[in-house]
Amino acid sequence: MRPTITAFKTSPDRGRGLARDMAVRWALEEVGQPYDTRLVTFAEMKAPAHLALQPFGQIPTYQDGDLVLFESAAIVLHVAERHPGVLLPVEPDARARAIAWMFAAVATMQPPIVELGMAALVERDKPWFEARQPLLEQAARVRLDQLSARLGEADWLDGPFSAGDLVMVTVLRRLGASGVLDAYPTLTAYIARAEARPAFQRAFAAQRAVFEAAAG
Ligand SMILES: N[C@@H](CCC(=O)N[C@@H](CSCc1ccc([N+](=O)[O-])cc1)C(=O)NCC(=O)O)C(=O)O
Repeated sequence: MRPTITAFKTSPDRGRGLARDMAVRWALEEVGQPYDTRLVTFAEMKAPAHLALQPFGQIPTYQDGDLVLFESAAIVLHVAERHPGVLLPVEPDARARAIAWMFAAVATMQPPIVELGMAALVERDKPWFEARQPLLEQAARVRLDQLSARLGEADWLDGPFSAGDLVMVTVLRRLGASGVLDAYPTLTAYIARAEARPAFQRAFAAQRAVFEAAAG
């Protein structure tokens, strides 16, 4: 039985792999788990059938038999646990550290990055936009400085590539169009290393194919 994920029928990211189904697709590709995708419209996400799967009316979800999961990083963790030693080390301490980096990605790095991106998307016409933007950028730069310093010359955050790197890179990629990462060659190279992975490439192509099919 192949798991089924949900993704945008027409993604606002226009095939750039920024929506969070990308993390799930990538994890499934890294462990070699084929999957099916159910595409949903914005309206369908808010309908009872989808809310039963994802109480916040969002994508992605993951279904495998009777198991229904939401929250992309939790799905990545589940996929990693189902395939020991691929996205999470088997050694308990190393595994715990890799999971800590997953939390750091969603709880420490993602908030200022999403805040910056969302403001640019929905607050541009607000009187406070110009004054607030530098504050939001600075909040993101504090974390980017710290992450860049910690990564240093290493390929990945803690030993081999892990689910921590996968989630972290999907968070950092949200900065793509902002230009903020231009000042962070260490992080830019880190993202490029991850994007060069065949599993990333397959996942990216799969979500992009949805956009291209919808674009006609
Ligand atoms: N914490 C949840 C958050 C899920 C989430 O934000 N889902 C978004 C899509 S990924 C977030 C996203 C959206 C758009 C872009 N983009 O670049 O256009 C990037 C990322 C969604 O369903 N939004 C519809 C809604 O809330 O009604 C998770 O990680 O699974």
